[in-house]
Amino acid sequence: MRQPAPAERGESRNIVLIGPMGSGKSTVGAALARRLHRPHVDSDHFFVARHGAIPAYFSLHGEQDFRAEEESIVAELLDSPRPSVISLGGGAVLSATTRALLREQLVIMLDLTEDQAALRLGDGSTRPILGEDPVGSWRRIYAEREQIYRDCADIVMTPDDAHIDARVENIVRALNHTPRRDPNV
Ligand SMILES: Nc1ncnc2c1ncn2[C@@H]1O[C@H](COP(=O)(O)OP(=O)(O)O)[C@@H](O)[C@H]1O
Ligand SMILES: O=C(O)C1=C[C@@H](OP(=O)(O)O)[C@@H](O)[C@H](O)C1
Ligand SMILES: [Mg+2]
Repeated sequence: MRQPAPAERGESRNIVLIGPMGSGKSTVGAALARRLHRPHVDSDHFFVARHGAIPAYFSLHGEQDFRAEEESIVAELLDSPRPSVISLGGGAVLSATTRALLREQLVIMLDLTEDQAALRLGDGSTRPILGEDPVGSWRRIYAEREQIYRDCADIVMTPDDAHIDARVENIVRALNHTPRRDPNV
């Protein structure tokens, strides 16, 4: 087994992945957790385990109820007993409560280009917020949220062509260049 990455040493905060839909929060998050020997949790997976599929929930209850439930799931997950890698849904940062909690975490924004989004989102059917025009909606939502992601992030991973494992190594390198937080502060 590989030794824990140096990024792991002395970092007791959760590593939280935020960013636009398709940026790899779920996929890269799982691989990063394996790399760092940390547990991985994904707020959308918790949501689905509790409430069933997200598109069906949106149809029945609407986005507002989804956001309220998402906010409470994220709070539970951030209160994890062990430092974990936590992948959030792309809209989780819309909650001011969540943004306040993120100040205590090590937050990484994963970014991607519109071309990458077009390739990765497919017909958009698993993400009800994208509606009938997935790429057009993605572009509009990206513009609305980009600054929020940047304001929440300790590290911004700019778009690149790295596939999942290479993206993980790029994140580990970025973590190694990020100062540990002084535990006395
Ligand atoms: N760095 C990457 N290179 C290639 N494909 C990727 C990369 N990151 C994610 N993907 C693919 O893009 C799709 C969306 O990724 P996902 O992890 O669900 O994103 P998010 O959770 O941010 O919406 C998945 O099919 C995933 O395999
Ligand atoms: O950006 C959003 O508003 C959403 C993103 C999705 O997660 P991913 O960002 O993991 O695709 C999921 O939470 C839901 O469909 C809403
Ligand atoms: Mg996801």
